[in-house]
Amino acid sequence: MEKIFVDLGKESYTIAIEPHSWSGFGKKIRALSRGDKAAVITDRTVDGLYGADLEQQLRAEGFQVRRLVMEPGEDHKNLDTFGKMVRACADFGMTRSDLVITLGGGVPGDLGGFAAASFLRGVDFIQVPTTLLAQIDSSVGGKVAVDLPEGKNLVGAFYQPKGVLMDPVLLRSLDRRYLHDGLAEVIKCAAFGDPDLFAALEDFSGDEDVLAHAAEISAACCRIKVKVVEEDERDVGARMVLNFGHTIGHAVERYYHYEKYTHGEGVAIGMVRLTRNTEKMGLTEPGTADRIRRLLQKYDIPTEDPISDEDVLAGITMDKKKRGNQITLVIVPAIGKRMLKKVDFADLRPYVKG
Ligand SMILES: NC(=O)c1ccc[n+]([C@@H]2O[C@H](COP(=O)([O-])OP(=O)(O)OC[C@H]3O[C@@H](n4cnc5c(N)ncnc54)[C@H](O)[C@@H]3O)[C@@H](O)[C@H]2O)c1
Ligand SMILES: O=C(O)C(=O)C[C@@H](O)[C@H](O)[C@H](O)COP(=O)(O)O
Ligand SMILES: [Zn+2]
Repeated sequence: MEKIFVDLGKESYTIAIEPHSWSGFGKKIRALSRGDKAAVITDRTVDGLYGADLEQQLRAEGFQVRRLVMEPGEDHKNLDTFGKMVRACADFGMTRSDLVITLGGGVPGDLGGFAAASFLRGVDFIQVPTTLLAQIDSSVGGKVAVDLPEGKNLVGAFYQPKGVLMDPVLLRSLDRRYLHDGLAEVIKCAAFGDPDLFAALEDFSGDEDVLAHAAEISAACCRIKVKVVEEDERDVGARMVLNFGHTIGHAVERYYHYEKYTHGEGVAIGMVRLTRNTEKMGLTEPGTADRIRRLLQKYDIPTEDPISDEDVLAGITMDKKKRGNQITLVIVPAIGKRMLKKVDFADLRPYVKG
């Protein structure tokens, strides 16, 4: 078992990564909560696969359980679903000593975490991530949110879970598209923070290799993420590096109403478009954009979209790295390196052009 401690003072917690640990999750959750009631926030697909089993495990530990099930997909990570979830928590009669468990990918994780942060002004929650993306990124670090038509994750909070429980074996039921979606964020992490992981992904023969090494991949990405979150929990500096590819990526996701691309696909398009431009500007070593593009394409992840420069710029106006009329861009000068650069919004076009 791999245990990674997230050192955030009173908000500290442990990420436990262990293949075949699923059947022990009920006991692990009981060790983290003395609550009477557990609300499991999940989506319909994940509920069908794992919901009843988790409920049984939790009941065996003495919890009263209610499964609160949303429709799957980014286009449901919104205020409407959030409203339904917090009302369902009220209907369940939860008190401040009770528990929310988010079971699923980043969508129920972000939305359920925000429900936990808001209901009664905060009840404990535990992340049980079941996608690669959620195991390597979204379940860690306490960013919880929902989307608005105006932009991604525009309503949310920083609210840390009490623990994160991962069983990489659960990834075996994922559709290929979502395995690849998570790989886009793995490639993001490797691009700015782990050249050895980047090279390993280049050497893998394909999906089977990724699944066979899922525990190591999650541990590598979580370690990188934990380090920056510990340094800058509130995203005012160092943490912004985790947003590589997201400035353009979020604009692309929003432009297509969160329906055309998964989050990882948007990030992939964003990483390649930005890095091609920073190469032309002499900020990135020649060949870097192509190396990122080739690795993404190896896993069938889209790297191009015809969205116009104007539409990208319009989508970036609500980016959370914007302060006044300046925005911080995350640039990869070479694989394994990172740079934050403040740019006037008026000078942004050459960085985002297609
Ligand atoms: N909070 C953060 O730090 C952070 C970081 C990265 C991404 N995110 C957010 O995460 C979201 C994307 O997460 P995602 O890619 O996990 O999407 P998701 O939650 O929509 O999951 C993708 C699909 O996989 C299905 N699924 C989940 N687990 C499964 C399993 N084990 N077997 C079979 N099917 C399964 C789901 O039903 C869904 O259809 C975005 O909203 C993004 O903004 C947040
Ligand atoms: O945890 C972070 O910080 C990240 O930026 C991780 C990203 O992969 C993730 O998509 C995050 O939700 C983006 O945050 P936002 O502040 O740009 O909405
Ligand atoms: Zn992301």
